[in-house]
Amino acid sequence: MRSIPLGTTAVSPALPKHNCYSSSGISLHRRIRHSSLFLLSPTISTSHTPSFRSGGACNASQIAELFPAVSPEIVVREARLEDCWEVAETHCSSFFPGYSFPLDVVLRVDRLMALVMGFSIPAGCQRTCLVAVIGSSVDETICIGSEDFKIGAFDAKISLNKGYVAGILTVDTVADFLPRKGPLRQRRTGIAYISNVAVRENFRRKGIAKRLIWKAEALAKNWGCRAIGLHCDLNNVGATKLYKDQDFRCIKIPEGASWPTPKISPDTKFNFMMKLLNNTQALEKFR
Ligand SMILES: CC(=O)SCCNC(=O)CCNC(=O)[C@H](O)C(C)(C)COP(=O)(O)OP(=O)(O)OC[C@H]1O[C@@H](n2cnc3c(N)ncnc32)[C@H](O)[C@@H]1OP(=O)(O)O
Repeated sequence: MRSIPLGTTAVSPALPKHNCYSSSGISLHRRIRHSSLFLLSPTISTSHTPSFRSGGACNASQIAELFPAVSPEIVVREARLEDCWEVAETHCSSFFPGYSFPLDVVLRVDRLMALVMGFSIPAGCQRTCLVAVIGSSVDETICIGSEDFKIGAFDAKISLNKGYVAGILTVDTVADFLPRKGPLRQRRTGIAYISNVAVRENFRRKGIAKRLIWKAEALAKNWGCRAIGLHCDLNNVGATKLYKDQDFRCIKIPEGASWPTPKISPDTKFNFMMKLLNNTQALEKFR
C-alpha cells in the first residue's frame, strides 16, 4: 500500500482519506512505564445514530457508540493486548473510511497482524501506542497480566473492566522523519514524533485527540525529549488546527532540502510541525 499505517505493507487499498503513517509501525518494544492516567469528562452528545452490527444483545462497543453518555469517563493510557482489535478498527475507520466488506475486514486483519507481531525499533529508541478508552476503570489493580511482558505492540495485560477504544496515537523517538546529522549521518535524538492520530467519528470534537497529544507530550518529556514533531497533510484543515492550537508550529523546510517525508502518496503535501517541550505549561494540565 502506498501509506504505511501501523507498519505492514501487506494490503494495497487505495489512498487513505487523511495522512496516516508511522516511522516504522506502531509497535512498542522498548518503553518506559508511565502509569499516570488522564481523565476526561466530556459533555458527550448523541448526535450520531450508529447501527448495531449484529442482532441480539449489545456488546461494550455498541453500548459506547449508542449511549456514550452512559460511560462518559475517558481514560488515556498505553495500549494493551485487550485493545488490539479496536486499535486496528479505529485506525482503519478513521484513515480508510470508505472501505466496505471484504476489503475493510482484510485491512483490519492486516493492521492487527502488524500490531501483534510487532516491529523492531533501533536500540535506544522508544515507541508507544496510546489509546483513549471509554467506559473502563481508572483502577489498574483489576488487571491480569504484566506490563513488563509484551506481545507485539501491546502490554500483555488484560483488564476485567474493558473499555472501548475511541482514539489512538503513536509516539516514538525513532526520528526516521528527521534529517540525519554529522558525517556519519547519525540519528537525531531528543525529538519525539507523533503519528497515527485518529479518533472514531462518533467521538470527535470532544477533546480526545487533544488529550492524546497531551499524554504523548508528557511521555516524550519523560523520555528526555526536548521537542516533539509530526507531519500533517496540508489539506487536513481540522488536524492542522488541532496541532496549531496545541502550539505546534510549521517548520519551513528549505527548498530542495533532503528532508524525509512519510511515504504515503507522492501527491500528498505535508506540513512538518514541531513544538518545544521546555514549556511545561501544557504538561501541567495532567498533574
Ligand atoms: C500526525 C497525524 O497523525 S495527522 C492525522 C490526523 N488524523 C486524521 O486526520 C484521521 C481522521 N480524523 C480524526 O481522527 C479526528 O478528526 C482528529 C484526530 C483530526 C481530531 O480528533 P478530535 O478528538 O475530534 O479532536 P479534538 O476534539 O481534540 O479537537 C480539539 C480541537 O482541534 C480542532 N479540530 C479538531 N477537529 C477539527 C475539525 N474537523 N475541523 C476544525 N477544527 C478541528 C478544534 O479547534 C478542536 O477544538 P473545538 O472542538 O473546541 O473547536
